[in-house]
Amino acid sequence: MMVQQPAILVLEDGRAFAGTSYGAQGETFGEAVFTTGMTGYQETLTDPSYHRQVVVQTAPQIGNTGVNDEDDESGRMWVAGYVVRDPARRPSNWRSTGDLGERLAAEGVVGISGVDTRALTRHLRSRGAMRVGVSSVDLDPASVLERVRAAPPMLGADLSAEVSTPQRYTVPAVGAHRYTVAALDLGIKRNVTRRLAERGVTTHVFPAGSAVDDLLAVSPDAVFFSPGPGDPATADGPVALAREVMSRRLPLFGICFGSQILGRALGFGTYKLGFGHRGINQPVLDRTTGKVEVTSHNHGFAVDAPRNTVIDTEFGGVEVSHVCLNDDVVEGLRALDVPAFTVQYHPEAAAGPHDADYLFDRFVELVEGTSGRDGVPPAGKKDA
Ligand SMILES: NC(=O)CC[C@H](N)C(=O)O
Repeated sequence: MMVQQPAILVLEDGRAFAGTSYGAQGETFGEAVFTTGMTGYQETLTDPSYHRQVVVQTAPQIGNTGVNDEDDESGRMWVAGYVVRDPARRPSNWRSTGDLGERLAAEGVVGISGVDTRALTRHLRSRGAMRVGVSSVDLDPASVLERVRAAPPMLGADLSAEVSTPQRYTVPAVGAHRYTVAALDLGIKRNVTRRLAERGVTTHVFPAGSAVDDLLAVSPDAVFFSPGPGDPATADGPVALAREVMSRRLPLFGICFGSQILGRALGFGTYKLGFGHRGINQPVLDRTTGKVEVTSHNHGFAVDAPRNTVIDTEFGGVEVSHVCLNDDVVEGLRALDVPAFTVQYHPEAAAGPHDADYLFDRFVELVEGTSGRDGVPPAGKKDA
C-alpha cells in the first residue's frame, strides 16, 4: 500500500483543487481535458494522442479492473498527468496482471485522486480546455500557477515526431495477404493495424517524417494516416505528403489527426474546439447511409468545412460524410474524384463500441475498387 501524500491541481485560470497523490510523485503540466468513457482507462492512458494532456476521468471509480498485458494501445503510457475521483484500492479482474496506481508510478505518470471531477469537468466544459499543473512536491497553488502559465499551450503544438516510431516496422496480415498499406505513424494505436491485419492487410508503419518515396518503396496498395497528438495546423510535412499521395491517386484513409491532415491537404482549415470530444458514446451520423453510430472520440481540434454541399477543391469534389449529432462538428470527409476518405473519430475503438468498424471494410473496398484503375495495375499489387 502506497503512502498517501497530498497533491494539488491548479488550472491556468487560477482555480485549484486539493487531493491525494496517485501514481508517481512529482509535478507535471499539460492541457487539462476530460474523457467520459466509463471503461477503457488502460487504452486511454496508452493512446499517444493524449501526449502532453492531463486527463480527467469523469467516471468516478478508476482502476477496478487493474491493468493487463493485452490492452495497451502503444508501448507506454503517454498522458502527461492523470486525475481521478476514487481509485480502486484492490484490482479485480480475470485478466488483471497489476494495479493501475503502481503502473502509473512505474511509468512516472504524476496523478491526483480525491478530486471533485464533476466540478472540474463542469469548469472545463464552460471555460474550455486549458493548461493545468498537478503537484505533490509544491503545495502552494500560487507558485504552481506561475509554472502552469509558463507551460506551452496545445494550440500550435507540433508533437507527432515525439510519439512516432523511430524506425519502420511491419504488422503482417492475419491469414492470406491481400493488400499492402503504408501507414504514417503520427501516434498510431495498435488496434488500427490489428483491424487492418484481420482483413488481410499487411501494414508497414513509417516514421512521421517519411517522404512519399519512402512509402512507395514498399509498393503500397493504399496509404493510411494515423491519429496523433498536437495541433494539425503545425503538420505541414504530413499535409504535403497527403497531397503527393492524392496526386498519385493512391487510396488514402485518415483517422482523427489523419483526418485533419487530409482536410488541410484538400484546402480546409482546422480550429480548436472548446473542450473537445473525448469518450466512447458520441453519436455520429454517416450521411452517406443515413445511419447513426455510437462512437469513440478523442479530438480537441476539428476541420472547418461547409456541410450540405459538394465542395470544389483542387482534388475535385469533396463532401462532409459524417457529422457529430451533439454539436454538428465535421466527423468525416469523402473525396469524390480521388480515392480518399477520413473520419475524425475512432473506428478502431479501443476503447469503445464497434459500430464504426465498417469503415475498415470501406477502406478495403476502396482499395479493391481502385485495383487496376485505368487499366494500370496498382503499384505493389501482389498475388494473394
Ligand atoms: N486522436 C487524435 O488523432 C487527436 C487529433 C488532434 N491531436 C486533436 O486533438 O484533435
